[in-house]
Amino acid sequence: MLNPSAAAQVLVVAPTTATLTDKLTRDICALAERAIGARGVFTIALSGGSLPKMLSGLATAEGVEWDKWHVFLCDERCVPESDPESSMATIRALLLSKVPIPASHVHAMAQGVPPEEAAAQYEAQLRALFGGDAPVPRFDALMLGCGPDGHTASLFPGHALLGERARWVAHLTDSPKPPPARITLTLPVIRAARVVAFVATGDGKAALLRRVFAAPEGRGLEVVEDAALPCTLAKPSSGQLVWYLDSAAAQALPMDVMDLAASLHGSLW
Ligand SMILES: O=C1O[C@H](COP(=O)(O)O)[C@@H](O)[C@H](O)[C@H]1O
Repeated sequence: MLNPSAAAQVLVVAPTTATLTDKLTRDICALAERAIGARGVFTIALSGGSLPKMLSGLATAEGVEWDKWHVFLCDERCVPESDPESSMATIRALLLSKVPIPASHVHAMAQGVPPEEAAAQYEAQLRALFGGDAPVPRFDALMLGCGPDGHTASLFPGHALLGERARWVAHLTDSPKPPPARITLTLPVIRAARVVAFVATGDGKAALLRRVFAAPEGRGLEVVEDAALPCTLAKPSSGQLVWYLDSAAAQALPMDVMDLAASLHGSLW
């Protein structure tokens, strides 16, 4: 019998985006409580796109020790926060402006400097918090999205940054999805996280998810790494991988995969 809290890979399928938001709220609160109990802080990095809206339930969650949270970005578009494309602006509007998190615990990427410099500055921020000698930072949780092309954070199919092994944070100026200039966490950082959680909703993600969960029958929820789909490369090496889907996004998944979905009740941690 599946024990989701112990499984390395977990699938959650909710009937609606509202029920998925509730589940995410419960799970993230439980994970934060566990991290704070163990290490005194909760380090989480968030993505942009459709994700921030799915996290809006956290704004009204009870008992959250916001002063122990440190919020980072998985990636950011190189635009000012006044631009609607800014991921941090969306995250602030939907969540951070509504909760008592200290301003110094919100780690935005620099604006108004060249992308290369913004990436170097963000890596320096991570080194200051996680320890400069660490081979790689270990986030408690990374909340990722995925585009229909399989990109995650700002790691795109076929892009040279998929091979980056030394830097924690990198920049690109040729993103196939606008805007072209972006900053992103690299795969070594993503793979080092304790929990990597993907959130995907809507019909537009169904075909991609069919490809992500393409392991031969009998191999359960295994996500087979496929260089053409960067989201499949974002697997934690010794942590947990969780895919949170609504039923529209999950509609093309094989039945044997759907049968392994975790319960929506309670929390994973
Ligand atoms: O451009 C981006 O896209 C991905 C996926 O966005 P979604 O709207 O399809 O969920 C997002 O995760 C990433 O942070 C963002 O920069």
